[in-house]
This record gives sequence, structure tokens and C-alpha cells, in this order.
Amino acid sequence: MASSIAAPQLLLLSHTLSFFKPNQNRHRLILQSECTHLNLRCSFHFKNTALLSASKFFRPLHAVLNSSTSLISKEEPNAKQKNDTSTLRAICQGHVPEHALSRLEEIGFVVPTDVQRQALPVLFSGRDCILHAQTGSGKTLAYLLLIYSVINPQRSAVQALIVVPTRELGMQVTKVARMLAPKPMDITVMALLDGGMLRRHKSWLKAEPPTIIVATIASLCQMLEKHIFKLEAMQVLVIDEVDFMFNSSKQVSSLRKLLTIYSSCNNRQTVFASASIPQHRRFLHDCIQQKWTKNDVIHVHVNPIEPMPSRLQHRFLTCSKKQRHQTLLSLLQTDAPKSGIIFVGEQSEKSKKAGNAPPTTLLIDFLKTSYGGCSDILLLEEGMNFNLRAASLTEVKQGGSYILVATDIAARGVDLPETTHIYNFDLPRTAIDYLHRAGRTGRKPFSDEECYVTNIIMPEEHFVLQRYENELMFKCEELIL
Ligand SMILES: Nc1ncnc2c1ncn2[C@@H]1O[C@H](COP(=O)(O)OP(=O)(O)OP(=O)(O)O)[C@@H](O)[C@H]1O
Repeated sequence: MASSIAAPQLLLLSHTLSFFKPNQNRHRLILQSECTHLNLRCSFHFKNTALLSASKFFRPLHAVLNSSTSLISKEEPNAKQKNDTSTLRAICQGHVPEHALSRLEEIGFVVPTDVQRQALPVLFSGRDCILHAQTGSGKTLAYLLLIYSVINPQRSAVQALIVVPTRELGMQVTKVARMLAPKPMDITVMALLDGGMLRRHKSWLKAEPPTIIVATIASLCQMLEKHIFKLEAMQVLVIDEVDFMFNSSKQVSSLRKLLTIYSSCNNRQTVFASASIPQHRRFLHDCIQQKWTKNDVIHVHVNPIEPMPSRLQHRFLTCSKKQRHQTLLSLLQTDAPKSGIIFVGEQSEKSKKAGNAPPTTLLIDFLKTSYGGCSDILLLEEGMNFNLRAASLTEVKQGGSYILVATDIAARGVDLPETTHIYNFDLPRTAIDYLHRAGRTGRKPFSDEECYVTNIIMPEEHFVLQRYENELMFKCEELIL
């Protein structure tokens, strides 16, 4: 860009810059208007690059340029800018540093989703928030942008903590958080997850605390109990899939302990996120009562009358228990899905004790021998070790076409945007489980591609499906093959 600036323009630029005094909040406005004057009609990211490159020709001005560009994130938007919610940049300007905004645009995140449009102003105001919006609606980016708005890269302390229920979700959130970090990274993101090398993390935490930690609760508690790091400097705490965590007998007591410790920290901001928060009024009340949030906590509930994305098409097929493998096979042959997830129920204790093979294994073996589709058939379930679980997800993400046979471990948060078909080989146990399983498809916020959720049910399960339809307000069409 600098090479396209002619000498007279540089002169004009230097003339303009000579009026700058460091620490004036108006610097950016002047820079921007002068750049427009110079016909540099490109995004502000480029304007800065152009100015910084131009500054090499004007050594004395370099310091002024650098100080003025560092002011970009601190500039107060005017009233018109404040109301502009058409782009993520417009909403985040003045809160999120320029490097993160540029990264957002490079990745292709330009237009905000509904939850981002509604929640970001609330989050930037410092208020605690319950983010309650459909699956695949972009809650992760909303809370990450809040985190990027408050952290100070110069400070050597853990400043934000995101707690997630599974290792898989943790890896995914870590990846997005790292994507927003500038290069070379002065913001570090640690994944403190079950199955990780805690000893290595311990040394890292002691030597140089990361800016952001993404953690599962068990690994996190080990570090807190050993006083490896403290919560005092933490500005933001996010609990993702909060209803799942409160419902999990393994996680709930540690979660309560964490929230209680954090409630005594100064300068705190707490965010709870999920696509399902049953009895949300009660939950809100409890949060205030227990001091897990401040009194002015806000419940951002996006599209409450439509708990699931409207472009999901729900279907069902009825067959006997014995016919289920064959029915699924016919269905796959008819649909020929490029990418799909087949959800299978967990093996009962009784079946385990009897020494039976898990239903997932039986199904995978059946599909591998009888399904001729070109997709890779992969498995994801709790019983697998962490490396195998990671390998399955990596293969799914790399391969263009996949059939993933999974238990409910893949039902929460996992983001595989290419998935177009969900099959409930076994009906989920609750309506909320249905919502999260179904929500593994339809994850491209601005796409109108049709996505299918198909339930294979036995005649006696009709009424269960109807209950889910009433509870989640959707219509399930019968499919005849
Ligand atoms: N502004 C945006 N523009 C385009 N894509 C986006 C935007 N925000 C998020 N996405 C994409 O939307 C998908 C879903 O986002 P995300 O995983 O945050 O959903 P979620 O609301 O957390 O869903 P769940 O409740 O299922 O966990 C991701 O693939 C993400 O990259």
C-alpha cells in the first residue's frame, strides 16, 4: 500500500501528523479522515498498514504513528457508531483490539449472528450475562470477543477462564481463541483438559501464566487445590454448557466450589452459556442468591419461541428392534449423506456385565461390512482413550466426507459445520438431549442449506417423540422408505 502513496500525499500525511499530540483520543479520527482524503479507500486495517509503512519515510513521525495506532482500541465510538450493529467490527470497535478484529475478518467473521448482536453490547458493559441461544448460533465467539476486550497482554497473569464439560469442546474453544490471537503471540491460551499432561501444564503455569485458560473442571480443580494458580487476577469466567455441568454428578460440586471462590474476587465478570437453560428464571435467581453473579446479571435469550434452528427438518421411521440396523442402512443408502452423525445410546450396565459388545461397536461393524457409501466411518465414545477420541475428530475434520458413530459425548458443543444429517439410532433420553444432538447440524449461521434429523423409533416410542415435539416446538414428519 505504501508504494502507491505519491510523494505529495506523503507530504500531506506528514503535515497532518505534525498536528498530533500523543495521548489525544482524537488521533484516529484525524488519521482516518486524512486517509480518506488521500483516496486510500480500503479497510482500516490497511489504512494502518499504509500509514505505518509510510511512516518509515518520516522517522520522526514514527513514534507518533505508533502511539496513535495503539489508541485505536481505546477510542470512544460516537453515538452513531454505537448504534451500528451491521458488522462485528462496528459492534466491537473501541472494545476489541484492532489485531483481533482484523483476524476476525480474515477468518470470514464479518456479520454478527443474532446472539452476538444482542449480547456483545451487554458483555462490553461489564455486566454478568447468561447467554441463551440456539445451537450453532455463535455463542463461543461472543464470549471470546468479551475476553479479548478485557485482557491486557502486557500483564503476566491468568485473566480469563473458560470452563467446558468435555475435552473435545475444550480443544475446539482453544482453537478459536488462538485464532484470534495476534502473531507473534503475546496472548497465550492454555488447554487444561482431562487427558492432558498436567505436569507440563503445572510448569508452564508456574513459569509464565497464560492469558487465557480453557479447562475441564477436574483438571482445573487439581491446579487450584495445589495453589498452582489463583483466581484473583481473573477478569472473566465463562461456564460453557452450564446446564450440562450443573446436571452432571461428577462436575457439579467442583463447579459450585469454583463459582463460590470466584464470587469473592474484585473486578469479576461471569458468563454462563448454553442452548438450553431449563427453568432459566430459577437459575437466574439462584445465581444472584448464591452470589455467582452480580445482581444486575442479564439473561440474553435469543429467539425463545424457537429453541431449535428452523432449517432443521425432523423425520422419523418406525420399525421393530430387530430391523433397526437394516432400516438405518436403507436410510443411509437413500440419503447418501456426505457428512453425518449417528447417535447411539450408551450401553447399559446390565449389558456390560453380561459381556456383550457395546452397541456402537456392533453398529460400526455392521456398517463397515454392508454400507457402500464413500464416507469414512468413525467412532467417538467415552470408553475410548483420549488419543483415539482426538484422532477420530481430527479425521472427521480433515476428511470431506464422514459418518461418525457417536454417543452423547458428541452431542454438546462439538462444531462440525459440514454435518448435514443426524440420525438418532436410539432416541435420546430427554428433550434437551434431543435439542443438542439435533444441533450438531445446521451450524453455518448464514446458510439456508437443508439439514435433516432422522429418528429411528420403535412403535412404543411414538409418544416419547411426540413429547419432545411439544416441548421443543417442532414437527416431525413420518418417512416411508
Ligand atoms: N459471525 C459469524 N459469522 C460466520 N460464522 C460464524 C459467526 N459466529 C460463529 N460462526 C460459526 O458458527 C458456528 C457455530 O458457532 P458456535 O460453535 O460458537 O455455536 P454455539 O452457539 O456455541 O453452539 P452450541 O450451543 O451447539 O455449542 C461455528 O462454525 C462458527 O465458526
